[in-house]
Amino acid sequence: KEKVEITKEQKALTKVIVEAYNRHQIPQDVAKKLLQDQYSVEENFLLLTEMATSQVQVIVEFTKSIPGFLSLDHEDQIALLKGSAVEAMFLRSAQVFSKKMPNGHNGILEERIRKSGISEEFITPMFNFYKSIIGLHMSLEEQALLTAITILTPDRPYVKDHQAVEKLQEPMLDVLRKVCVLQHPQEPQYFARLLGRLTELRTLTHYHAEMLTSWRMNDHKFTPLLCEIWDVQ
Ligand SMILES: O=C(NC1CCCCC1)[C@H](C1CCCCC1)n1c(-c2ccc(-n3cccn3)nc2)nc2cc(F)c(F)cc21
Repeated sequence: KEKVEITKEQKALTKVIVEAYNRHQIPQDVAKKLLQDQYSVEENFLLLTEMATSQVQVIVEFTKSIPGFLSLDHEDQIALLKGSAVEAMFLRSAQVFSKKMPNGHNGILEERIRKSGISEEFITPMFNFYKSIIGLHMSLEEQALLTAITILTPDRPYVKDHQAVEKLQEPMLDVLRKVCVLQHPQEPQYFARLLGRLTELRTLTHYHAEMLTSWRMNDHKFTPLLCEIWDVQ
């Protein structure tokens, strides 16, 4: 039986990442908003663009707290943020969806999202991903580390110094592997399943631009920041 030991450095790294992850919560709770009222497709689209815009800013602050990130080449920093923004948004949406709520609220939330204006064909893959995240029962450490690992993906488009990004991502992968073994001792394959979700996340991201332009309304407006980050308009 392999004795898994988290070193002092790895504990410190996890603490920094979890604190940064907690610090950068979405300002107002979007789930609560969606449960409060039913919105029109236009209002929902506006809510999505507002939430996504604020989340991009939140992700930038979170990423700046990742040790070593700010020492990367500046253009690579932008390439990593641009390349992971949509994945980080869907990952965060899945984590919001996986939060246990009072009886029936999860059902109402799912209903509101299904009717929000997203076109039918994307609803199933999106909820399949959300439900696969729920099934993992991720701890806060795993969520924070997985988000950092997603951002520090070396093979994003336009990243020049792959090596430098790998050097930052590897220690995260090492500590996440150990955290998974310690927190899910009965599931030796848990770490592999967790990383497998990132593959499913990439396919969801593949639909992203189409999901936006097919939102059931005309004249989709985006904030300037989203035009930068999302390949739209
Ligand atoms: O606000 C949301 N997500 C934010 C984004 C930032 C970080 C926090 C969450 C939306 C929301 C905007 C209003 C209508 C209804 C959906 N949301 C989404 C979602 C739905 C579709 C899309 N996209 C469609 C095309 C491209 N993306 N993105 C996110 N999933 C959600 C799951 C929740 F539990 C949930 F509560 C909301 C969720």
